[in-house]
Amino acid sequence: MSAQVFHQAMGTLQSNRLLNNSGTHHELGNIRVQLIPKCFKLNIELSRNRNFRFGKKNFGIIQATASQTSVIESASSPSNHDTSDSKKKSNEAALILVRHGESLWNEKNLFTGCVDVPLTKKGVEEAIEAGKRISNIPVDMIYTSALIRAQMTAMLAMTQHRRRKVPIIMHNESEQARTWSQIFSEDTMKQSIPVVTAWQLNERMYGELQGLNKQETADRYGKEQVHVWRRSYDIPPPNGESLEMCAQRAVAYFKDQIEPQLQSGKNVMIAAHGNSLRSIIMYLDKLTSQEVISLELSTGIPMLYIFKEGKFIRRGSPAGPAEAGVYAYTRVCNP
Ligand SMILES: O=C(O)[C@@H](CO)OP(=O)(O)O
Repeated sequence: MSAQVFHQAMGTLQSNRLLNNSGTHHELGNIRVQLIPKCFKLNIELSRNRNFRFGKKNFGIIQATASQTSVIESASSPSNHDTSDSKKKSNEAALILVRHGESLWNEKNLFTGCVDVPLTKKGVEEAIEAGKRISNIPVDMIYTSALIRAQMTAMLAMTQHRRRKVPIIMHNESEQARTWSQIFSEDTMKQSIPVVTAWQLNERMYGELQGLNKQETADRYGKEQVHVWRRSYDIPPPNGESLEMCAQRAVAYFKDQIEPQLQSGKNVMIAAHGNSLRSIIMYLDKLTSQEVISLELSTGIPMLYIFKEGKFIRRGSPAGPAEAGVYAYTRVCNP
C-alpha cells in the first residue's frame, strides 16, 4: 500500500484544521470528519467495511536498537519474521499515544495524580481494545510512566499485536539491575520491544487533592475552584503541580529521549496519563495555553501521529474493529 493510500485511510487530518474550523463535515473517501471548534472534539466516522489492514506484505526489519521501520508497511501476520536485509522504505515514524485504561480511582472518582493505582476490569478491557486498534502498526520502542496503570495498559495492549513481539521492561535503575536483566541472544533481542519507564511521564502530582473525592471537593471548595485546580494551565492545586509544571518535565523528556528515537525512524508508543499526555499533545499540536485547557483525553483510546521531516502530523485514532465512531478527544472534563 502506498503512503498516499495509507494516509487517506488513516484520515488526512492536519492538526491545525481542528483549531480553526467551524463545525463542518469533511468527506475523505469513506471517512467523515466532523470538526467542532473550541472543544477540539474529533469525530471520525468510518464505514463498517473500511479495511485498515495494510496488505499482506512482510515488513521485515526491526532490531531493538538500531533499525528503521516503515509506518506504512505494517505487520500483517504474526508469522512475519524480521529480516536484516529488508529495505528501509520511508523516513516516517509512527507515534502512538495512549492514556491508560480506567483505574480503580477513576472509577471511585478520586484525584489520583502520582498515587500508583491499578486498572479496573473495565480498564483492562479498554487496554486490550486499544491494542486491537494499533495491532497492525509495528512498534519498536515503548515508553510508559513509572506508574502501574500506564504499564498495565501498554502490556495489555501489546498482547493484541499481530507481530507477537515481547515487550520487555528495561531495568536501568542500578548497575546490578542492568546486569541481572541482560539478554544473551541476538535473536531473542530482535523479537523483543524495549519498554522504558520514566517518572517524567507520570500523571501530574495532585498535591493535597490526591485521594480526595472530586465531587466532594467541588461541594466543599466550589465547582469553579476545583475546575481551576483541574484545568487551569498555570495554577497548581495545593502543593501539587500545575499543567505547566507537568509539561516542563514531560515535554523535556519527550524532546530529549523520545524525539531522537522517532528521528531515527523508530515507531514509538507512549502509554501515560491524562495530563502528561495533554502536555505532550500541546507540544505536538502547538496548542496555546488557552487551547490546551479544553483538551480532554479518553481512557484507552490510542492516537496516532506520523513524524515526518521534523513535523508531527496527527492521524486521529486507528479504528476499533467493531465500531463506527472514534473519539480521540472528548469535550467533557471526565469525573
Ligand atoms: O485524578 C487524576 O490524576 C486526573 C486524571 O484522572 O484527574 P483530572 O481529570 O482532574 O486531571
